Amino acid sequence: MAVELERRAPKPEAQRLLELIRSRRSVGKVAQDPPPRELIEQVLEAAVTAPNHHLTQPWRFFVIAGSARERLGEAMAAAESRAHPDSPQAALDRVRAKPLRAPVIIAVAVQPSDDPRALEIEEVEAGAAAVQNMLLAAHALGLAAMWRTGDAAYADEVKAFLGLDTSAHIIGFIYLGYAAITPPDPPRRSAAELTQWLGWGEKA
Ligand SMILES: Cc1cc2nc3c(=O)[nH]c(=O)nc-3n(C[C@H](O)[C@H](O)[C@H](O)COP(=O)(O)O)c2cc1C
Repeated sequence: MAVELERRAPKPEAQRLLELIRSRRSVGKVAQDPPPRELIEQVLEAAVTAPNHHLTQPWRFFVIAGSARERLGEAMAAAESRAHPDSPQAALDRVRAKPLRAPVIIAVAVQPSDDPRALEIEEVEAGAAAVQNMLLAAHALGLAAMWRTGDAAYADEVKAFLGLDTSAHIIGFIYLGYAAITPPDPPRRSAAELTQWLGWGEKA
């Protein structure tokens, strides 16, 4: 009887968790003071609890702070210059400065497993689940976060900077810091509008 009740009852913390999920926002502007390392570690610990098929744990993380942000910017500018050889210097400078927008960036990569059962799309899906865990953990810990990609995420120069093989996927640069703005709620279609219920309510 006790087990049955426990199985049916929502967890006491459910509403707080749902409220955290609802209130998470991408925050595009953060202060330059770096968050304590313990908080970054907790964000990373949340990442590695994400679901992953065949337990391949395909995610890899790179915490980029201080002058490493400048080196990332150089790699990004090199990629931009190769892709667009006619880019004016000002455009390259803008790309080079992008990583300086936050005190800490966690680059999240997926290195697809060589396990023959593993599908590459599922490896990337697991990586995305890890990123969502990170965004929610950051939000719960009082940090602002922004998942960014752009051309740099797909550039071999940037993979090389991180020591990644070209077979790896950079699935995001998670910019982290303390919020400097309150972003507006983006418009969203409701779940009801996007969901079809098939066979719901039929007798089991
Ligand atoms: C795979 C992925 C890549 C993203 N890349 C960028 C990006 O390069 N620049 C950006 O401003 N936002 C980026 N975002 C964040 C979205 O713009 C943001 O999630 C969306 O506007 C909804 O806002 P919210 O996160 O506050 O709900 C990315 C999100 C995802 C899932």
